[in-house]
Amino acid sequence: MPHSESSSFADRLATAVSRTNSVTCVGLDPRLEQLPASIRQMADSGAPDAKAAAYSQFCREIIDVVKDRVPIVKPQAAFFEQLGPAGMISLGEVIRYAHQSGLMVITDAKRNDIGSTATAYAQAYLGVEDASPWGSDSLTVSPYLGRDSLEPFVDVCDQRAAGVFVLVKTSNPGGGLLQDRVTDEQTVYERVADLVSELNQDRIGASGYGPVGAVVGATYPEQLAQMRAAMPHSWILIPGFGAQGGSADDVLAGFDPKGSGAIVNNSRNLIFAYQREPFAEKYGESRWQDAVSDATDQMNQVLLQRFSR
Ligand SMILES: O=C(O)c1cc(=O)[nH]c(=O)n1[C@@H]1O[C@H](COP(=O)(O)O)[C@@H](O)[C@H]1O
Repeated sequence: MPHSESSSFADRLATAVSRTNSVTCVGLDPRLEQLPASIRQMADSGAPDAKAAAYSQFCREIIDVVKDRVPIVKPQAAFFEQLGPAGMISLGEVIRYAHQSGLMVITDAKRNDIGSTATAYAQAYLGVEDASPWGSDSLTVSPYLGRDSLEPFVDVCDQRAAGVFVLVKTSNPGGGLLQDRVTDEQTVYERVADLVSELNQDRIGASGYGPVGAVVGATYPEQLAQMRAAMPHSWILIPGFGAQGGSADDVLAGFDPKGSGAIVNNSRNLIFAYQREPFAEKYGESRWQDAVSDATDQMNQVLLQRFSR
């Protein structure tokens, strides 16, 4: 069932952020070798479907822990794809389970292609309930193929009240090789930000935000401030917090003056919190779910302290 205009992706996200009083996005990046032993043993046979069952179980348990603590989760498709067809079934289950648990979902698959193929990707991933087979609220997409490759995604966002996050300034150290290149007196990432704003025009909802969001890494705080100003109506997905070195101070500039308009992803440091201090000592492997809940609460707290929402 398509959503009504009053529940656009951007507005639903704003509501979910207010309801949970959290801007944390929990990244679901299951890595077999880091799973707690109780779950890892489900995959002892080494068969892909056994590994996929372990991933589903792990992600479901994380969802149970974080569902009232955060607005949104981001399953990383790569880890599921790595297992072949069984992994993709698991990804689908995880997306559905997150929705049933009241969480919004970004599927992180960084898709794109020529326009007609992009339409197929958009139809596959975007749209909750019965609108699409994957049933995701939103998808990460690459801008490399240009405007006509992004438009099909935006069309489907319009039809299904979905959203996209366009890679603008990524968190990895090598991203600048192409993104920081200057041409026509602006960097490539600045040009992509302009494109994001152009595509978002005339689509701004009651929350002040539109369906075309941007990815900007926590590892580039100066550019994050610049990108917040350049795309005032785009939700910004900020990865790179925690394991990649981004701090609460670094992500601050990604938010609007009301402390909204951005969500901060954390994958490894939340879902495998039981492996690092102080959680390792406090909970150990057997209470890994308590480590996830404590680490998520601490991240919420640390970010909340920086805003008065
Ligand atoms: O689109 C993303 O989410 C993304 C973009 C980016 O620039 N950098 C980045 O790390 N990511 C993703 O965000 C997650 C970061 O994971 P952690 O470093 O474990 O928090 C991974 O799933 C990455 O694929």
